[in-house]
Amino acid sequence: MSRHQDLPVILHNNRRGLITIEDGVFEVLQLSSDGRPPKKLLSSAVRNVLRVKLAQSAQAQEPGNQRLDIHVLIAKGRHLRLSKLHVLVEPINSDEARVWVESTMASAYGDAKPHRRILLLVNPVGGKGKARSTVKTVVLPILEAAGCKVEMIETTHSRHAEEITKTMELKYDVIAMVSGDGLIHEAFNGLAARSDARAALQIPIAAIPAGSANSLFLNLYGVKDTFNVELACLTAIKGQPLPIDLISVLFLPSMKLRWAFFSISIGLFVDLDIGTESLRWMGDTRFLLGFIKGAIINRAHKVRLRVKIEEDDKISMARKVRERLAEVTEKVQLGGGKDPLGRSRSKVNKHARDKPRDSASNGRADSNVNSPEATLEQERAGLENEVAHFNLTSNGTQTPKEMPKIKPLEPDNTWRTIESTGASPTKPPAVPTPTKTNDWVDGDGVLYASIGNLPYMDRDLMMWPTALPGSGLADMVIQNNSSRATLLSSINGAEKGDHYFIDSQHFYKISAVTCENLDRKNQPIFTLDGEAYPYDTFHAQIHPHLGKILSLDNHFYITDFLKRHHG
Ligand SMILES: Nc1ncnc2c1ncn2[C@@H]1O[C@H](COP(=O)(O)OP(=O)(O)OP(=O)(O)O)[C@@H](O)[C@H]1O
Repeated sequence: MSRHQDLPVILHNNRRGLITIEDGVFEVLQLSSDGRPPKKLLSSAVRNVLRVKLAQSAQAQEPGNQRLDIHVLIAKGRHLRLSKLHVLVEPINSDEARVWVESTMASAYGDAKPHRRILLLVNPVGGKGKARSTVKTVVLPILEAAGCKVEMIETTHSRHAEEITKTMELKYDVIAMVSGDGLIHEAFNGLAARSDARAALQIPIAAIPAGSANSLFLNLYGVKDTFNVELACLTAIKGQPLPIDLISVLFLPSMKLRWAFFSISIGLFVDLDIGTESLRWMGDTRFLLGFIKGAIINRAHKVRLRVKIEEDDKISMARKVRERLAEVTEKVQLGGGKDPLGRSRSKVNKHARDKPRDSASNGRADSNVNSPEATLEQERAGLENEVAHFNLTSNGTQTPKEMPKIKPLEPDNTWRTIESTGASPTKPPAVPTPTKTNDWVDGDGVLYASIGNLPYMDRDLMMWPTALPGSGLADMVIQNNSSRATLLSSINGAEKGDHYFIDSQHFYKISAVTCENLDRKNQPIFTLDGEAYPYDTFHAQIHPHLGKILSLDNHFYITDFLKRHHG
């Protein structure tokens, strides 16, 4: 089938126009009567088309022109701007217009259902406290322009989002959160605590960044788009569900169960996050200040960890992930143009554009990714499917049919014990040579330990550079106590994951861990997804594909760290 669809229209200035869709690009052209080439009035990736709709008209009685409404997001720099256009369709073209509207919506939405029913939860106090105005000026106008049915609730207190998701009717296509990671954490906990948790967790969560770190959104679209609210809205409107691993955290002896969707931290990173709450006005810069303060205090943490390590050679971990990614990318032959907004075109598309048009056919684009006629979106979809299954583990990534039964873990002697008694750092500064071994030295103190299943913690820190979302394993980093100079120097390049190769940072791929707090008085809290919890003994386990989030690309952001070839 051809990808090409034209519709003759009359423009707002009464000039003749043509709306074309070709190779994933939607354009409005003004035609000239003197043989000059058409003038391009609007151009956008077809994925950014929110809605095309013929206005109701009593055409039988009133044989006039019919109005066609076009709502589209237009790329402006990194951002998308909502544009609403009205043109007229002459009666002679009205049958064609009806077919065109249908096929344009099909091209614009692919497998996604248009006019989604969205539960919109808004945290007015997250991040710099701008969620309310963002909703009014950006989020609602875009969602409404796409014809979504939105039910909005502003959270009034901590855990409000959890209460809502725990008791709501399962009637929504999407739960969208205008917040940081805190509300997302609450939503997963609310859904997972229900008696129908398995069904509830099928409703995908969409992040609309209005918090401080916005880690989930950052990990989907990268540093430059961390605060791209319009891109987030587009994701809520037509993103596809992407499975995400959840981590069960069972507290002992209370047997209370919580869930994390991306991180568990003990030690310095707790002080960094929770200790800087009063600096929310700074946005995510507060985390950097918190780290510097923590490095200067340099207090060793008292803890006993028992870790089920699946891989312990960090050099090999990095090599494997990179090689696997290179293999996947090569196979799909992306050919450039990796922009999530479709803001650039690939050479492969140029080839397709040069082919003669087939205006007789109006259907959806060909689905053959390897065909030279494949559109940019299709090429991306090809990569997406591969990367979505980009997985190096033997754990398997089957979506579970039932909720796992969470019981206390029983570590055996294959698990690694890491015990830190809190001795103050006595080591000389680490020699900056590439490490050959990642082995934990018994007797070393722990400054912090963080478990994560997505690479970025915040924009300044790619904490777990080799994390593979959806792989059924999490990455654990443990920093042993080192000199202040070593700690402070680890900030350099941390946004690119450069710290990964520092000797004093130990990285493991793990499937489970138990953690015993050896100093509850002085270490009262730890964090799950950046949210503070009383720091009791806990047992944590990774569960593949238990939750769902929305993503336009059907995979998480592929960082430069992963793209770098291993020498
Ligand atoms: N109306 C409210 N008043 C006080 N706290 C609230 C309210 N609504 C939600 N909260 C709490 O605000 C906290 C922070 O939320 P959120 O994650 O949205 O922002 P953030 O912490 O700045 O961002 P990030 O988690 O990305 O760093 C959460 O613990 C949430 O429970």
